[in-house]
Amino acid sequence: QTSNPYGLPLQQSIEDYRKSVALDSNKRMVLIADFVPDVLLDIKYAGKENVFYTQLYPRPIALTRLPAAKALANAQKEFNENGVGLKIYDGYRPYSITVQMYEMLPDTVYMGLPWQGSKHNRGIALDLTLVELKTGGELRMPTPFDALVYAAHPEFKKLPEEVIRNRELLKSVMKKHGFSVDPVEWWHYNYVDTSRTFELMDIPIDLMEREVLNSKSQKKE
Ligand SMILES: C[C@@H](N)C(=O)N[C@H](C)C(=O)O
Ligand SMILES: [Zn+2]
Repeated sequence: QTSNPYGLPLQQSIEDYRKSVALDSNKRMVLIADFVPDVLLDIKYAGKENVFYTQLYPRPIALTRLPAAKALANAQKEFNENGVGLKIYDGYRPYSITVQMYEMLPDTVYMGLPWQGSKHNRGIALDLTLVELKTGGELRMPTPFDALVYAAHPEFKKLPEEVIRNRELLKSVMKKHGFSVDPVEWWHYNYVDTSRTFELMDIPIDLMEREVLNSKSQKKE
């Protein structure tokens, strides 16, 4: 582990990551799509259509820690029983991307703070919404993703009934399966695990994807 200007401990190499996984296999990073059947991916930071008007990832990659992926699979099962499914906007996000985001948009309410790090950097935060199973169309939610407004708060009430119903379905099923909603962003969920600390990581997302794919193919051999 190495430090950054804020003195935060960061995992910056695959070797450091491998060491922590060797000590606790629940820290393994996985592809969300490998665990959550029929999940849709719309990784906003892999293109320019996002709040920063900037492409931050080389391609759409959605990764999270193993227990978060398993919990999300359980949530997906219950959503599917209600005729809806999950669409993922973001998962693991390297620490230096959080720093870059804050430099572009220095907002202390809605942005991950470089001096704290984000749960996305720990691989346990997910940005997501719901889609109709039949059409794949997004359910009406209070705001678009990354709208930095009061209406994005998950308790905001001045909304059409249908929108509240959709948001509350998302909240209740996610909570039941081990996630807590961010206090200011209806789309942001943290996987809650009080038994271990998931380290902050600054490993490029494509490098992490390669690691995940390599360990998958080694398991098959
Ligand atoms: C940038 C936004 N999508 C986000 O994820 N904000 C939270 C607070 C975070 O960075 O952890
Ligand atoms: Zn988020």
